[in-house]
Amino acid sequence: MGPRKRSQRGLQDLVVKQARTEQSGWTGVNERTFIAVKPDGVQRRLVGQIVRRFEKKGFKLVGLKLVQASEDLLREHYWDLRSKPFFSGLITYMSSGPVVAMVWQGLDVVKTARKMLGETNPADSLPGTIRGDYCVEVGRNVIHGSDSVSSAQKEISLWFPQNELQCWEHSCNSWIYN
Ligand SMILES: Nc1ncnc2c1ncn2[C@@H]1O[C@H](COP(=O)(O)OP(=O)(O)OP(=O)(O)O)[C@@H](O)[C@H]1O
Ligand SMILES: Cc1cn([C@H]2C[C@H](O)[C@@H](COP(=O)(O)OP(=O)(O)O)O2)c(=O)[nH]c1=O
Ligand SMILES: [Mg+2]
Repeated sequence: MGPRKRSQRGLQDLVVKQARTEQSGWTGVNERTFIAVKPDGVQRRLVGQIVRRFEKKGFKLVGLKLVQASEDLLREHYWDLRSKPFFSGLITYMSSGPVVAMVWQGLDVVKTARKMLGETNPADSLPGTIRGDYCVEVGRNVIHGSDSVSSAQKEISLWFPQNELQCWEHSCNSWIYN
């Protein structure tokens, strides 16, 4: 194992550990997911439309920032895909401009957000989904969403320090949850 791999593993372990300490309570209406508008989505001015969909759905925004992600962060984020042939292209694409990183909270938000995104390949995504409505190719699919509660926990702790996540109450809570 070379120094890069070792440091990647170290970071990965740290993230997992941090995620474990932060995950307690992130269930039910407190479930959280990591969503990112990718560089193509930012360039194509889709940020407002995408935020609007999550807001209108009834999910709660608990973190949001515009960031130029480093290649190291992106390699960590997409660690599970490191052996895929498209990996280096994916890192180049994701670091080609700023992304809008967000954390959304609500009941079943991880699963529901994936449904709102559509399939990985926009061609397989139904109209009405974000990828179904706004993009054409898998390598320019405008948005990322965590694929499970455990990856959400890892991704949130990778992209957001605790003090950038807000705890607040929606004034219309009782109209969203019974
Ligand atoms: N065959 C491919 N060619 C080019 N890029 C790809 C390909 N497959 C996946 N990607 C890119 O890698 C990303 C990660 O792939 P993954 O399998 O995790 O899809 P996903 O979970 O739907 O996407 P994301 O993790 O970005 O939400 C995809 O969103 C896409 O941008
Ligand atoms: C599977 C796959 C993904 N990607 C890119 C687009 C995906 O959004 C990104 C991450 O892949 P993945 O996490 O599998 O998909 P999703 O984005 O739906 O969670 O990698 C490709 O470019 N080609 C591919 O064949
Ligand atoms: Mg994925």
